[in-house]
This record gives sequence, structure tokens and C-alpha cells, in this order.
Amino acid sequence: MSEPLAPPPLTNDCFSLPPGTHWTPVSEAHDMLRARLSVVVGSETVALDAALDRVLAENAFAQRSNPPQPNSAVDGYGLRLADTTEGPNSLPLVDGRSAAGAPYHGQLPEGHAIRILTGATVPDGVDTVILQEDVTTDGAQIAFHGGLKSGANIRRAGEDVNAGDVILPAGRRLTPADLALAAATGMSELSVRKRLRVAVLSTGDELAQPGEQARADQIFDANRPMLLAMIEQFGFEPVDAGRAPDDRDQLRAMLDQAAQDADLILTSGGASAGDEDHLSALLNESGAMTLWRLAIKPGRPLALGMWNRKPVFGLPGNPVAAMVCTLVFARPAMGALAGEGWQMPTPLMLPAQFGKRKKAGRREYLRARLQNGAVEVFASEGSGRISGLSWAEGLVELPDEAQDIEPGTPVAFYSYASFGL
Ligand SMILES: Nc1nc2c(c(=O)[nH]1)N[C@H]1C(S)=C(S)[C@@H](COP(=O)(O)OP(=O)(O)OC[C@H]3O[C@@H](n4cnc5c(N)ncnc54)[C@H](O)[C@@H]3O)O[C@H]1N2
Ligand code: MOO
Repeated sequence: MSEPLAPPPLTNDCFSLPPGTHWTPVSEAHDMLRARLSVVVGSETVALDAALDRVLAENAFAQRSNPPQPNSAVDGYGLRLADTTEGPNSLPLVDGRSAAGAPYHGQLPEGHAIRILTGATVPDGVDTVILQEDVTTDGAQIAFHGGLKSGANIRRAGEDVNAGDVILPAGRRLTPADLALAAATGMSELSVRKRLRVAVLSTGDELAQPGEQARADQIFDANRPMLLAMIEQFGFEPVDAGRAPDDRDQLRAMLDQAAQDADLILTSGGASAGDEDHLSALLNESGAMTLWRLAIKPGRPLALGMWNRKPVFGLPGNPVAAMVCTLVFARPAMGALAGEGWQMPTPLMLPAQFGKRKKAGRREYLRARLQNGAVEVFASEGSGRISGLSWAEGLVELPDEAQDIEPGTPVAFYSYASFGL
């Protein structure tokens, strides 16, 4: 007679941390990724009007100063301060004027003033501009009160940017304002990184394609449209690598194709060690696999590997975990691969509108949004509750240490926008 099987103690907490397992803290996972990842994309030159959202490959230098010449900040009259006194003044006007794009060629004679418009080059001899509202004129002369400051209403050459200055650093993702700065300083094209191509592959026999007839036991593939859209919003090139069934050979072939088409592969599902977790099994076979048990909720199983020399992030299948892992791990990794550098957003510290008792030993992310300057969280922490992802405007991050959060406790809120969404 064999001994009856002895059951383990009941935890009923799939997030309990069994003793003996190494739970990789988020910061340790970040350090490891950072150390291993470097830029994988080349560079190309693009016209300014095609450079929005691209990553600068090298420092950009001002070709010319802004402004290139001194110009007037107002509509008014240019004069020499030395020709004025405190108290009432009058000066004769010269014939002609200086307008933006139609400068006055010549020197202002001593004891005279000249009509000048906003943006017009300041003629030689003018060191001060008086606002037209401070002047009376009959067209031949102007009368005004003295007490002006030297250089008043004149924008100095190069007061914004000097020729030769670094205007934008390598690694910068170009914004509309950056394009204005580059244009103003005489650049018409920029050297940028080729876009990082990111393949997205869903796995699992239970998945049906939106629009397809789904069997009763199937669910629609929600992760792929979400991840492809996130990649697009991050400014990378999404590559739809399809949906792989729970079949090792087919998954292998689809990974081969994805590795050919992209610089990085994101998969979702099959990341842990269940009977049908083919992704982690294949990455294991390929010999370059780390299955992390991350001390994070949600998103505990994250498989990292290489497939035909392309990095693979095996995201957990639950959509909430897939999104959190993408924001917290894959997004900064993509930045490093794309030449932007590893970046994590800075959170806003805002008062909680909720209460929670959090255990020590893992970092937690809750779906959150702002209401009257405080952070409220979604009613459920369930990792399959996609409605909460849509309800939220971002994530609240609770630190690894234990924390009793009472309403009013400051918590770290990361808006979706801070990640680039
Ligand atoms: N005995 C244990 N079971 C599980 C544990 C555990 O610690 N012990 N951890 C749970 C956690 S947490 C997660 S997360 C999942 C991770 O599993 P996998 O990454 O292997 O993912 P799957 O099992 O394939 O799928 C999980 C879940 O997500 C659904 N899914 C998958 N892909 C999609 C998709 N493209 N769109 C929408 N939903 C998707 C899938 O149907 C499953 O319901 O493991 C837990 N189990
Ligand atoms: O990592 Mo699983 O919930 O965290 O869904």
C-alpha cells in the first residue's frame, strides 16, 4: 500500500510568493535589460516635414542664429537713445521704413527716427525702438516722452539660438516644436534612426480573429490590436505577425517569419509553464531564454529570449498583464533598441482616493484615473478585465515595500500619455 499523497497548504493566491523561488524585482529586471540592449537600427536622412516622431541619430547643430539679425519686437519707431532726453522729445522721421522682409538699406542719420515694423531688421544706427502707442506723429516727425531703456523692443541676433549651438541631442524623439526650432535655425533635413520594427504575435487555440465566427469556447484576440496600436503610438513600426495555434511547429514557423520581418518580437500568451505554453518551451529550446518570475502584479510571468538573433518578449496572455508588461518593460527596451535610450516616465505624486493594504515583496500596478486631482482605481484587479484598461487613464504604481494606503496617501500616477500613448 502506498502512502496517501500529502497536499500542500492551500494558498489560493496565485500571487503569493512561494519560498525558495527567486522573484526578480522590477528594478533588477530593468537593470538586466538595460545592460543587455543596445541600438539595433541604422540611420537615414529625411526631410524636415517627414521627421515628426522620428528619433535623431546625431546631435543637430544650428546652421544659423535665431534671429539671424537684430529685429524689432514691435511696430514703432527706431532711434538712437543718445538723441533723446528725459522729458518730452521730438525727432524728424527719415523717408522710408524698415518692414519684415523689406529692410531699410542705409544708416539712420543722427537726430532722426525711422518707422519700423515687427520682425523688421533694425537699421544701422538704431539702438532702441519706441512703441507706436507711445508716440504721436504727423507723418514728418514723432513726439514722445524720454526715459527709454537702451535696446528696448529689439530682439538681439542669436538671443534665442547661436549658429553652431546643439539645438537637439541625438536620441531625441522629434516633436512639432523641435521641427520649428530646426527650421528656424536653417535645417532642411535631419539624420534620424530607421524606425524600429516590432512584430506582434498572439498565441493560443482559444483565439478567434475579430470579425470571424467564434466558437463558444473561443475568445476574440484582444491583445494583438492593442499591442499593434501601442507600438504605432510609441512611434515604432508595427508588424502584424498573426495568431499562432497551440502547435509547436506552426509557432516555430511564425516566429521565423516574425524574426525576418522585425527587429523585436512581442508575443502574448503561453509565457508561463503550463502544458500548452509552447512559447516558453520553444525559447527554451533555442537556448537563449530567461523566464522571469517577476515580483510584479499583474504580469508575473515574462519570458525573454532570442529567436534568430532577434529579442523576444513573451508577454503574459491576460490583457491587463500584457499591457502593463509592455509599458513597464517592453517600452523602455524598445527605446534602447531604437536609439532613444532607456527611458521611464516620471510619475505625478497625487493623493489616493482609495484605500488598500499592500503586502511587501512585489510592485503593483492598478488601473487608475484622475478625479478632482486625486487618483481613483478600477473596482477590480482581475487581470482579464479589459474594461478597466479602457476605463483607466493610466496606472498607479505601488512600491515593492508594504504600504497601507489610506485615502489621501500620495501615490505615483503614470498617465498613459507619459508612456507615449
Ligand atoms: N497555477 C497557476 N496558474 C496561473 C498562474 C500561476 O501562478 N499559477 N499565473 C496566472 C497569471 S498571473 C497569468 S498572467 C497567466 C499567464 O499565462 P500565459 O502567459 O501562459 O498565458 P495563457 O495561459 O496563454 O493566457 C492567459 C489568459 O489570457 C488569455 N489570452 C491569451 N491571449 C490573449 C489574447 N490575444 N487576447 C485576449 N486574451 C488572451 C487566455 O485566454 C487566458 O485566459 O497564467 C495564470 N495562470
Ligand atoms: O501576470 Mo497575470 O495577472 O498578472 O495576469
